Amino acid sequence: MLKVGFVGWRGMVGSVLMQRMLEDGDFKGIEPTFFTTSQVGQPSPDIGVDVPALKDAFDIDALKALDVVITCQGGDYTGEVYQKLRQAGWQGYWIDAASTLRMADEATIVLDPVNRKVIDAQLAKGAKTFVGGNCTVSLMLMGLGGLFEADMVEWMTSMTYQAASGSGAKHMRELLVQMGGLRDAVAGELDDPASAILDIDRKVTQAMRGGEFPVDNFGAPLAGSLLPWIDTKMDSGQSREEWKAGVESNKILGLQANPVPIDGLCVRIGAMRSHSQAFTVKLKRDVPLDEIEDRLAKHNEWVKVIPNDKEATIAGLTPTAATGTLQVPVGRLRKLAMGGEYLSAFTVGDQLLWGAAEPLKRMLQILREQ
Ligand SMILES: NC(=O)C1=CN([C@@H]2O[C@H](COP(=O)(O)OP(=O)(O)OC[C@H]3O[C@@H](n4cnc5c(N)ncnc54)[C@H](OP(=O)(O)O)[C@@H]3O)[C@@H](O)[C@H]2O)C=CC1
Ligand SMILES: N[C@@H](CC(=O)OP(=O)(O)O)C(=O)O
Repeated sequence: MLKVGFVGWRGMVGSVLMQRMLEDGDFKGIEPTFFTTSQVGQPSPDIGVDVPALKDAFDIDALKALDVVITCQGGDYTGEVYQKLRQAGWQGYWIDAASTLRMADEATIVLDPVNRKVIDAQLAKGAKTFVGGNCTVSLMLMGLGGLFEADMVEWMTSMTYQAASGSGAKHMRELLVQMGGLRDAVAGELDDPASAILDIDRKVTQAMRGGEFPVDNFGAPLAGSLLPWIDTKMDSGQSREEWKAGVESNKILGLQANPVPIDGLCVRIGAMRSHSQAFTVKLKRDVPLDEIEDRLAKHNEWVKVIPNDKEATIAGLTPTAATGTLQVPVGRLRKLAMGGEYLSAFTVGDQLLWGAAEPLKRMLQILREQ
């Protein structure tokens, strides 16, 4: 029976992983141990079978006893522990949600509906380090996998609309407090149908710009606004989030020797936990739209092609529709005015499911099938 250690299981990504594993009965047939950086000795979570109390996530000897470590604890933890564990001679499988190791040669980025062949080839070569992709990257490839599988993409832009959850739990809370603050600033006017909308707008703007507005986490108002920068600046002028689109996508697809250019702008918006993205795809040839829709729909069981009409789009192609589901809707599919080789597309997906926890959960299943 595989001995599997879970680190970061009570955080936001880890909780979604736990929930999905419980739903699918994934704890049966493994020997789980739970770790913590702050609550050593406290009870482990209830997973329906007896498990020892929480162990110290920095205890290299305890980690060395495991066949698999799954961590959703974050990049600082990975940076602190991974090399020490390998240097101590540990040969087990490391499955990680954090970005720290993604671009390392020894790491494979996992998204098995898209790159099962790459994963299998890496396992056959003895690879032991598997990392989930950036959420926008994973969701983009789940939605557009059919185009890449058919080698149709010459280049692509990705313009994102990323939810607050991508920054963490505190940011989700701050977004809601900001929303409440804006509403409260004009509560009286909203109760009065005769009040002037421009007065409401002025007061809301004043509230956003005022010193009292809660911006400790985002650094600026997000409610009623947006933030066109995510993560740090690269020398290229890209934000790190934008850089990941190109490098991670090509690594996932195994195209590093001959990469497809993928670039765009990443923007934080006031959605809760589903990321959206708009694409301009330059196709290698003028492929009919019905063939494109067919290839997208057949690529994996979670992608859902949404017809390009208003009713279907606002019902099915929104964060509200996608949140909490494994479905990745893709729509707004049409040829752009630039010509038959230019395709527009829009996808949405829950960034904590396919964007974070689900690829890790499935990687553990792949190891169990070995
Ligand atoms: N958020 C996201 O969208 C994505 C995140 N990731 C990666 O996953 C990592 C973890 O992200 P995320 O899950 O958002 O991080 P969280 O901040 O929710 O959790 C991280 C850790 O914080 C500790 N913690 C302290 N107080 C609490 C509390 N009140 N409730 C729960 N946990 C608490 C826990 O560790 P302990 O039990 O040891 O105290 C927990 O494992 C990120 O750093 C990133 O590397 C990857 C993809 C997407
Ligand atoms: N940076 C992403 C979240 C994420 O997945 O990040 P990372 O690439 O560090 O796992 C966001 O803010 O939405």
